[in-house]
Amino acid sequence: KPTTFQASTCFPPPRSTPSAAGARRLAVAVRAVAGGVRSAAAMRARFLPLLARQWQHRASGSSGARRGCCGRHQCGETRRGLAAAAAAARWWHVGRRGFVASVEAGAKGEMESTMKEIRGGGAPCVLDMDDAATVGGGVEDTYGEDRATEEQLVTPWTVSVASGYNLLRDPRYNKGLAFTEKERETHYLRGLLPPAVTSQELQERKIMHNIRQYQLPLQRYMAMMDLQEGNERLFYKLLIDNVEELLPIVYTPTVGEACQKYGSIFSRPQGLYISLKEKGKILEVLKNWPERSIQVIVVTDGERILGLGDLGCQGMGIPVGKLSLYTALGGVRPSACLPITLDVGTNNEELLNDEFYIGLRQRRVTGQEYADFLHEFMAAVKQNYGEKVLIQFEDFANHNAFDLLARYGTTHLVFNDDIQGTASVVLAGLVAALKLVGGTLAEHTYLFLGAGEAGTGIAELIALEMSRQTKTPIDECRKKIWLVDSKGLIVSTRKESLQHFKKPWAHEHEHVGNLLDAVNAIKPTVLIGTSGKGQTFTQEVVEAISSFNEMPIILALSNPTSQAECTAEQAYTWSKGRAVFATGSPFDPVEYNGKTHVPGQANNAYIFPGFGLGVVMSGAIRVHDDMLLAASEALAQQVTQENFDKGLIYPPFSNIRKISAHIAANVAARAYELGLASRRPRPKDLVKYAESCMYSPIYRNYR
Ligand SMILES: O=C([O-])CC(=O)C(=O)O
Ligand SMILES: [Mg+2]
Repeated sequence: KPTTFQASTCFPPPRSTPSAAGARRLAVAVRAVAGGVRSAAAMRARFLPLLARQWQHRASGSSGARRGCCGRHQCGETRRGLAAAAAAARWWHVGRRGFVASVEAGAKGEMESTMKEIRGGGAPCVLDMDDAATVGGGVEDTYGEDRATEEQLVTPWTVSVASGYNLLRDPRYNKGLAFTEKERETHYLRGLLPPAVTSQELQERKIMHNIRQYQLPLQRYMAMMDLQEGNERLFYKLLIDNVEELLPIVYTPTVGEACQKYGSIFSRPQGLYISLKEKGKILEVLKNWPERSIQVIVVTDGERILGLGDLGCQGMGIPVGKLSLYTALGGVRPSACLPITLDVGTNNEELLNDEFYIGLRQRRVTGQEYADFLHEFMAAVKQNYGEKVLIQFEDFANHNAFDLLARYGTTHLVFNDDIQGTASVVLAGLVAALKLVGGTLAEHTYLFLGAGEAGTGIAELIALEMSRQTKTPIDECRKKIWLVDSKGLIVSTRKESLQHFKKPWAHEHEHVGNLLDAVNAIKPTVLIGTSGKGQTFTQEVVEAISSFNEMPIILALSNPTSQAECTAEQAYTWSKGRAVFATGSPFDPVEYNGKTHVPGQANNAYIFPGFGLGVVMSGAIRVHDDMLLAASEALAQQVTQENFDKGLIYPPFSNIRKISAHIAANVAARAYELGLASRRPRPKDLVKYAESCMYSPIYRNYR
């Protein structure tokens, strides 16, 4: 278990902060002594005296000598060194490597203020002793074998060159019929393959042909999963080259059906299943995963899978699908991605009684037991993979999602896709929509149906951007935004009984019991559905908003398709072709009065792959709201006049890699500005750098 302790109890309070030069020396000292430190006491014992000696040495060799410093008593400079050490300790919670790198680059001032902002000023400074991944000399002890004492258990991982039959069974290296004659010769493949040698392009054509033969989306999904498990590069090549056709298969909406039936279609595990059975041993479980250089984890506890509810352990399809998109759309290497499902039980009776269910047959644990399990997981991830692994929370229920984000936002690199990713993509769509509809963000009035993660997350980011644009306090901006939940409009008289994340939206208004009445009372210009319930934007609702808006903006965001608040056809027909419309799941274009309307897909898939790439390529150590705004800005800038002409407020997915590179660059740029980026030096051209970091699925030649 990693050691967590309060800085204030371990170090004297800082008397001064180090100068830039002092900070650089400090960084060197930190690096010299930090390797292998495992406890608070050990850190104190090693860190301070060494640092003090270094400063004393310096002092006696220069100005200290002139002042007659004997090297034993602490001269002024040494005292300042100690104060600097204490200051460093206060910052220690940002992570040793992050701190060292940033301080080295002279970014200490920026980092200090940013971290202050992130932790809300005076929050206690929690020091997490993260992975002691390096031993003396800076050589990475990847598997922890050198660090381990004789009593500790290590995993006997071996690395070998694949050839022959094993090579064909290894999805990372298998190329099927595309192995060349020479490769077949040198890698003992003769006779294991039929004689034909084909190109990757031909293989691609063949698989697309086969996939199109399947009538049911679920069959296509299974074919794609088989391909991913058999030939990884071909899978990604296919997905990248046919993104618009295949996205609805490996992702929303088909992935939703796949999760519902996961027990029946399950053939091979594609990620880590960490259940309550592994309590107390989560770190060991992480070590069973063969890859060590993990950059992105997508984790779910399966309690709110899309708008489909509690699917327990079968929610695994979501992290697997999201991470496929991290690679295909954002270019993060597949080996750096780790899908995880935390099985804490399920309250889905149907699954509990399903003989094919793959999870624990018990009801969900809650309260302290849940919190402890999650805490063990979060600590183990940091201990095993270090400070800079991005942990994406996905499809947790409202009652946990907000708390997890708040709890771990200051100690880990965490991102909630449903709260923050959705917010970022919707804000981008709105900014683009204003070009069609006119007005500024602050001149519009927003009404949400659904006040959970997506609803309140989007509302908050809109308010934040509005506040930046108008230089008005955010509380004032929130007043332009109204939310309806299952009990009606959220108003101040309901404040006492509201969950904490809804309270900021309880404005002064009389009670309104349903959406239609709320539309008529508030007269919104923008209507956003995030309730997870289908067919709630009824004809009356759409007609009402269309009666007082020339071009109402209507976003039906709930997923999958069955849960969309209304269909594209309904939106265009009921608004008489005037709605600026987008949905969370894909819908086909609609002909209305001789004009073709193309609904955009306001799905977080536009944001998280590029956002994640930006985070990992800059070595960011924390996610900051400004980075979400940066992602949103970059996406909105990618919408072209040609897109607008079709009524689109998002660019097509066919350009997604280029879009992701721009998002990544903007996110990274903001991370550097905020002093949260640890990768130094900062690349000059961040878009080019993002592109150069992207995984390419083209086959490699084997010697
Ligand atoms: O997965 C999707 O399509 C979007 C999303 O995060 C959700 O609906 O929970
Ligand atoms: Mg989600």
